[in-house]
Amino acid sequence: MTQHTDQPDDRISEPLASASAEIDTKPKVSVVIPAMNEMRTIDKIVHEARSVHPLTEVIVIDNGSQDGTAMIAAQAGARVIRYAAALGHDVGRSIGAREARGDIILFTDGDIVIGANNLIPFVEAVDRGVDVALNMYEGKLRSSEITTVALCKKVLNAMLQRSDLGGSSLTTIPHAMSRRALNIIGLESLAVPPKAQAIAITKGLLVQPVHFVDVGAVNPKRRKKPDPLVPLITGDHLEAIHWLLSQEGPRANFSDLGRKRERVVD
Ligand SMILES: O=c1ccn([C@@H]2O[C@H](COP(=O)(O)OP(=O)(O)O)[C@@H](O)[C@H]2O)c(=O)[nH]1
Ligand SMILES: O=C(O)[C@@H](COP(=O)(O)O)O[C@H]1O[C@H](CO)[C@@H](O)[C@H](O)[C@H]1O
Repeated sequence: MTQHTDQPDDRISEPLASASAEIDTKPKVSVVIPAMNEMRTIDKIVHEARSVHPLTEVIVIDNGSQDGTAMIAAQAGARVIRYAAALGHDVGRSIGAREARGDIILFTDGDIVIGANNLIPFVEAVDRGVDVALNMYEGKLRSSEITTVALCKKVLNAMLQRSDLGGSSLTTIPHAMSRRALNIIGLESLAVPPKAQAIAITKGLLVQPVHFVDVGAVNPKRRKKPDPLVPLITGDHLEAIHWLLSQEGPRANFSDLGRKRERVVD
């Protein structure tokens, strides 16, 4: 069922017949799925998402699709929010989180079918007190195939004094967070996942990798070279560092071991 609100005109408000009446009782879990032209996978993804908990709502943010994704998602039982134009990567996460009514918000993509058995550990972790439950997937860190994206994730965690997180990141799905974490991180920052991670850690939330899902192996998009997501994700990490320095100062609590800079004379 499409949410009706007075949104900018590119939001489509005609109703879509949903296979499941919106659950009246407040959901425990909200699953947020941004989707653009994902007709081949969205029904299976919605089906798995609905199975993570008895009180679950699934929110698909359909944007810029030309392939019937919205109709298929609605028929699979999702609440569908539709935008005529593409929103760009991760903006759908913010919009879905804004509409979410659950105590626990689980995020996944519309192109990778992940079984409920591999989604439930993220929900269970938040239910037992983790604020931000991350995927243990770190990307390619072996020296023979190391990627810029994997390095960015690892370095940001080190700058946040959380090297224990390795390359685990809010960039990577699936992940889940508590309502408290969502409120502290803020909706807008969810659209820049590494910045959301910097905020969560700096504000003292309990951020933990909880389960391994090898999304790198199953991600269907073999993107053209150069991969357009590399500059996007690299820039996201620079935004995260910019935020960190704005909060913690130019060295973000890393000592310069008492350099006597004042001794430098022209
Ligand atoms: O403008 C966009 C671009 C992507 N997506 C969705 O965001 C998710 C991740 O996109 P993609 O698979 O391209 O990124 P990857 O997972 O390969 O990094 C997918 O569900 C896309 O359908 C979207 O909703 N709007
Ligand atoms: O997990 C990741 O690091 C990236 C890229 O994954 P792969 O290069 O396909 O292993 O995929 C994520 O990043 C995108 C940009 O932030 C998000 O839009 C995707 O939801 C997420 O899968």
